[in-house]
Amino acid sequence: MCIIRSCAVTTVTAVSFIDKLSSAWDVNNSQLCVGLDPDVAKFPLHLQNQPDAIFSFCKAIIDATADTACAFKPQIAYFAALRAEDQLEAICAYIHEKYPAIPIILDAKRGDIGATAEQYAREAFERYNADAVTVNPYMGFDSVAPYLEWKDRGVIVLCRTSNPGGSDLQFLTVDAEGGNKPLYQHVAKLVADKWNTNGQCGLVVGATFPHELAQVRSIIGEMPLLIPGIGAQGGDVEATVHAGKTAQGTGMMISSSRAILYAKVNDAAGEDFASAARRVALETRDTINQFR
Ligand SMILES: O=c1ccn([C@@H]2O[C@H](COP(=O)(O)O)[C@@H](O)[C@H]2O)c(=O)[nH]1
Repeated sequence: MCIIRSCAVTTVTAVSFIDKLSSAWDVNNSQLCVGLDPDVAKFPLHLQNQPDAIFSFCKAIIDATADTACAFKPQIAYFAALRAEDQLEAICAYIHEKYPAIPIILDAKRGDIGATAEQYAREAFERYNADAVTVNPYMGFDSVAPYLEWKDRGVIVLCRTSNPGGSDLQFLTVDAEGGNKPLYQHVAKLVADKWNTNGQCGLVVGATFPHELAQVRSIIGEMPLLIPGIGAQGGDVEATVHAGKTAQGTGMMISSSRAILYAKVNDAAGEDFASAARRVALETRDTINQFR
C-alpha cells in the first residue's frame, strides 16, 4: 500500500487519517493503539547507554507489535524531556516507511491561541508527519481551527480524560444549548456537531470512566474514540469495549503504553522485551475483540 503524504504547502493526493485508521482496523483486525512512552530507566540494560536508545527501543516495539495495532501513539513528553525530538522524528519516519498502513497519533495535547497553534500544527504534521494529533479544547474553536486546516489529518480532542483529576473541570455542569449537562458532554456535542465539518475529528475518553464513555458514544455517532486507561491505569477492557464501540463493533483506538512496553519487567519469564511486548499486545487485542 502506498501512502502519499501532503502538507499545507504542497497539494498532493493523500490518504486521510480516518481512511487510514479504518483500513488498519480491518487489516489488523485490531482496535488496539500501541502507546510509545519510552522511559529510558525502564529499558533493558544493554540499551540504556546507547546514544540512540530511545529509537532502538521504540523500533523493536514497533516491529514486534505492528501487526497487532490499529495505531501507534508516541507521547511527545518522553522525547522532549530528554532532548530526543530527533529520535521521535526518526521513529515517525520509520513507521511511515516500514508500516505505512498504520497511522501515527502524536499525543501532544496542544492548546494555544491561533497563531501559536499554527506552529504547533506544523510541528505535528510537518516535522513529525503525524497522521493525527491530540489537542486540548479549553481555549475554544480558534485554538483548534489551525489543526483542522490540515484536512487529511486527524484532530483528536480531549473530552473525558482517564485521570481522576479530569473530574475537577470535565464533570462540572454547564448551561449549554439543549440544557444543563456535564462539560465533557458539551465538548462531545460541540466537536460532533460544529467542529467536525471535515470528518477528521476524534475524541479522547478514558477507559477508566466506562459510563461516561457510553454517554459520549451515544452523543457522537461513529466518530473515532482514542481510549487510554486500560493496562497500567487499570481500566476494565470488557466494560470499555461495551461502552465505546459503534453499532458495527468498531470506532475505537484503545490505547495501552506501559503494560505493553514494559511487559518484560512485569513478567520474569525468559523472553526478550520485544517478545514480551508482542505477547501482551496480542493478548490485549484479542481480549478487546472478544467483547466487540
Ligand atoms: O486521558 C488521557 C489522555 C492521554 N493519556 C496518555 O495515554 C498514555 C497512557 O499510558 P499507559 O501507560 O497506558 O497508562 C500516556 O501517554 C498518557 O499521557 C492518558 O493516559 N489519559
